[in-house]
Amino acid sequence: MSAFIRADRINLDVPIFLQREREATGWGGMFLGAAFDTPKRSLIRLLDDISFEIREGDRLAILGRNGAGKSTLLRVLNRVYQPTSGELTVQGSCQALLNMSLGFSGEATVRENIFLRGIAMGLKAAFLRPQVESILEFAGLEHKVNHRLRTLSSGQKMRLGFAISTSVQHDIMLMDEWVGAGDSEFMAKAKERMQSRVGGSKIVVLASHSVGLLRDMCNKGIVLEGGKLAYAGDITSSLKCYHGMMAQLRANKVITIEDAAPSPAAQIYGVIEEIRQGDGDGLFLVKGWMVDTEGALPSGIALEMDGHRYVAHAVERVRRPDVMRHLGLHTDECGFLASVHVSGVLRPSQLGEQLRVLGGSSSDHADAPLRIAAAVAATLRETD
Ligand SMILES: Nc1ncnc2c1ncn2[C@@H]1O[C@H](COP(=O)(O)OP(=O)(O)OP(=O)(O)O)[C@@H](O)[C@H]1O
Repeated sequence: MSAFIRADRINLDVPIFLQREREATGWGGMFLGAAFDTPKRSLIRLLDDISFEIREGDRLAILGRNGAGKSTLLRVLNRVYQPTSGELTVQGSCQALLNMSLGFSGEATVRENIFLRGIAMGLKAAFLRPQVESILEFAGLEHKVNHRLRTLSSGQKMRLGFAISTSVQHDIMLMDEWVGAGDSEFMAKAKERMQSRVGGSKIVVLASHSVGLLRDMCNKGIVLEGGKLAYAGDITSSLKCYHGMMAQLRANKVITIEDAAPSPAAQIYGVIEEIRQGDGDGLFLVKGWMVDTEGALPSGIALEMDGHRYVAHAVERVRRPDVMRHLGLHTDECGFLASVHVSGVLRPSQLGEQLRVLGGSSSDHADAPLRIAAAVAATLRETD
């Protein structure tokens, strides 16, 4: 069965209770106000007329500033909130990494909480029983199995929540901002498991402010503003829209939904995946991919080192169907292999970790810094 999510004109209204502004300054007046002045109930709209569709294979980024409605939308997709109106169809089993303490009870033991949380996630006790040991082992809490949950540290509770939530592979994965309360050893384990779960999911929906993470992981995006859908499209144009909105905010402008459409200036981005020595002194081969936000294919590369600029004398196009699929491009010719001569330098490590690789429409106009992959950065850091 294929997985998909379809939201059709979803609205979400929630009740809020507001207390009248109190004027009393004496303790007697305050006491009476607090005791008899009942709060006024009203409804506010948290999500307003949201429509989008996500199909199998999609990785959707939810973008927007603080309070835009990202977590609320994830909760609606996870059925924590029922939309007030509109129609939501979610086909496929859902795994939500939203609230790590969902279903936990402080008075119950760690073992009991595995069942409580698992059942809150819709898993059966018979399924959970054989999983208990591996969940405890992953969380590093074997020695706490019969302790009450409230005696655990907040990091330990987070580890337990994460271990239970990710113990099963689901079709759809909903994730809020990366939960980072563990120590470095646990975070390394957690990252590995997350990558495997994301890889095994048919659909991933991720709300985050981490642009690099979203760009690397997602192929589609939606931008929310004030609970409304400001933009929906591929990840490139969605990020552009988001950056445009943030720039307006920094300039103290009031954002309207109409303003949120991406600005016409194209931006170039890409990744450097390899830098190796070529045949000849000072010749380097630089491999990677780059695109611009208008979907055009830039073809210029330059290296910048110690204030000097070394322009690529040849840039060969390389087919990259993986990047095309990931970013939803119309062509796969976004990869490149550039030859650059840097006089007096023999090995990549001598280029140094301050090296910047710049992309542009032509090598003479290359001024957009491209991201250097971790493995390449490590090579540049190597000492001879
Ligand atoms: N249960 C609720 N009752 C009243 N208001 C709420 C409720 N839940 C969320 N809100 C409000 O809805 C708005 C959107 O909140 P939400 O948590 O979805 O934002 P967000 O985009 O995830 O923000 P952030 O980037 O800060 O995490 C906020 O103004 C928040 O105060």
